[in-house]
Amino acid sequence: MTESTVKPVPPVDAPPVVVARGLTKTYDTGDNQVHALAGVDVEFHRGAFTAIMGPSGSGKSTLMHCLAGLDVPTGGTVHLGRTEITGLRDAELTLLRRDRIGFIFQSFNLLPMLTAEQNIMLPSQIARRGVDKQRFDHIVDVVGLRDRLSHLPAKLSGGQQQRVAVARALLNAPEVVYADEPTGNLDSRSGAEVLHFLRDSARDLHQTIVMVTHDPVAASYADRVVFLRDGRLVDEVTEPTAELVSARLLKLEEA
Ligand SMILES: Nc1ncnc2c1ncn2[C@@H]1O[C@H](COP(=O)(O)OP(=O)(O)OP(=O)(O)O)[C@@H](O)[C@H]1O
Repeated sequence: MTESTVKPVPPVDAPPVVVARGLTKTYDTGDNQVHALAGVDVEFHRGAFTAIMGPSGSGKSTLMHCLAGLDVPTGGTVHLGRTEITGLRDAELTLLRRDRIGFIFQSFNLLPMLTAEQNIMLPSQIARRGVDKQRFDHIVDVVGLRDRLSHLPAKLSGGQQQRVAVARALLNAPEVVYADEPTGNLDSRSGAEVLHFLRDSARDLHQTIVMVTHDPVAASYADRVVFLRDGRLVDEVTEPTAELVSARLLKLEEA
């Protein structure tokens, strides 16, 4: 895939893939209550690459965890497609995360005793799901791992390990991929590569991606940046540049 690839337009009237309404998360710390999320309404459309930003403690991780069914909100709803995930039991959530969501973490989370190929295939094998060989080949080529498939993670650079994690997250064409600081452990060149793959997979494969990041340069790869402060969505930028994102962030940190 190249920069010049024309972005096929997903149907504009399609309902959003993920919808959160009135999302709250309150922690009782004994003496007082922390409102990590204080009423968040947000939606994410198919093929959109969205970055979530905000000052430290603004609720970014809490929001992502509630959207992904990794944490249970105190109030409000989250829908993934037609499924209301708030209200599902633990076992149902486990299956939903396995079958319908892709995850990319800062620390790669690869199994050290498995090769790159085995790591990429693992979620499909656990789910006893057949692997689409054509999609596997396409994704492996896109992330440039063809000649590294038989390597163990220890023999790969950080950037290559994260590319394995990206391929693993994309293989099953999940309805949404959540990326938590995916470039936090990478040098800027490897980080840029991973961000290019994420952007291309949104544009070319209509993959919906939601990424938490502290880095305005990383956020500038997204189509849209939403900003949190004190558990509320307070700002939004489309077609972001790193400069614009930095300026908005600074404004929020000063406020
Ligand atoms: N288990 C918990 N118990 C009490 N308070 C919590 C807990 N988890 C998070 N918080 C509080 O909720 C608020 C939001 O935290 P969260 O980690 O979502 O913010 P963040 O924007 O991801 O922060 P950072 O950028 O520093 O990672 C913070 O005030 C945090 O201290």
